[in-house]
Amino acid sequence: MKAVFVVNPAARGGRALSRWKAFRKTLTFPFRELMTKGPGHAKAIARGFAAGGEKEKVLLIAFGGDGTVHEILAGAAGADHVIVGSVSAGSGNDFGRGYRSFRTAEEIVAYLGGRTAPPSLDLGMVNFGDGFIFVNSSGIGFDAEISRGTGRSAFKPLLNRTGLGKLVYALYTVRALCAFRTFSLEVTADGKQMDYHDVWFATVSNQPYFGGGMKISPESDPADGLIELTVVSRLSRVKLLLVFGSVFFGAHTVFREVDSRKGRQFSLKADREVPLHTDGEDAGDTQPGRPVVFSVRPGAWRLAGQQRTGRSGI
Ligand SMILES: Nc1ncnc2c1ncn2[C@@H]1O[C@H](COP(=O)(O)OP(=O)(O)OP(=O)(O)O)[C@@H](O)[C@H]1O
Repeated sequence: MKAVFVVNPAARGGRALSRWKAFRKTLTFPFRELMTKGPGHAKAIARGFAAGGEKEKVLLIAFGGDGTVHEILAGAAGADHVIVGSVSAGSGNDFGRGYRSFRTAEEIVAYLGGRTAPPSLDLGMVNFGDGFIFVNSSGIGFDAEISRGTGRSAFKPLLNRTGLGKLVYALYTVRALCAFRTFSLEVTADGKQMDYHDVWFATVSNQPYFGGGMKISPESDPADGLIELTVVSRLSRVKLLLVFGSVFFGAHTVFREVDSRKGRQFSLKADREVPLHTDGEDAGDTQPGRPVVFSVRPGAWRLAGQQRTGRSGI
C-alpha cells in the first residue's frame, strides 16, 4: 500500500506546517507529500486518487484538522482502494477523537505492515445546494453561527499560533449567545413529523464529538448505518450555557430540553434563514420553509486503523 500525506500548512493557524516538518523527519518508509494550496485542494487531490482506479491500495493521510479530513472524504468516498487516515494537526480535531488517528510514525509503520482489514464506515449526506457530506456532524442554528464566526475571525490564525485558539471559540459562543434568535423547526423522521419551537440548534451526528471535543451525541456509532439528531430548544440563555458546558462530558442528554433520536434520514425545515455547518465549516444559510435533508450512506469510506468510539467494536 502506498502512503500519501495530504498536508494542510494553514491548519491550526499555520502551526501544522512546523509540526509536519518535524513529523516528516521521523518517517522511515516511502511516502508522498502533497501540500494543499487553499480551500478545495485536498478534495481535488483525493478525487484524483479515487478516480485513478489504482491497482495498489492508497493510504491517504490527512495532516491537518477536521476541514482537511472532510475535504479528503468529499473526494474519496466510495473508492474502495482509498483508505483514509489522519494525523491530528488542526485546532478542533474532532475526527481524531471520534475515529482512530495516527500519533506517531511507528503507528503508521505498524498499520502498513499489519493485516487488519479497514472498517467501512458511514458517511453523512446533506441535500442542500450542490450537496455536502459530513463525517463528524452537520447542523443548523447556534452552533453553525459560532462556526461561521470563528471561521471568519481575523484573530483566529493569530490566536491559534499562540496556542489560544479556544479563546476565539469562547468569544464567539458568548457573542452568539447574546445575538442569536431562536427559530421554529419542523422535523420529519422515518415518516413521523415533530414540531419544535424556540430552537437554539439541531445537529445531526455520525460520531459523538463536535465543536472541538464536545460529546454532543454520545450514542453515535459511525458503523451502525444510522445518524443521530439532537435538538436543543426552549432554554433561557443562562441555561443554554449550562447545557453547553455539560456537553463536554456528554451529560447534556439528561436535560429535558435536549431531544435525541436515531434514524436514517431527517428532514429539517426552519421558519427562518438559519446558518448551516458541515463538519464545523460554514455551508451557507437555509431558506425559510425549505427543508434540508440529512441522510446516511452506510459503509461509504474506509478508515485506516481501528475506530476509537462507538458500540460496534469493529
Ligand atoms: N494552503 C492553504 N492556505 C489556506 N487555507 C487552506 C490551505 N489549505 C487548506 N486550507 C483550508 O484550511 C481550512 C482549515 O483547515 P482545517 O480544518 O484542517 O484546520 P483547522 O481549522 O485548524 O482545524 P479544525 O477544523 O480541526 O478546527 C480548510 O477549510 C481548508 O480548506
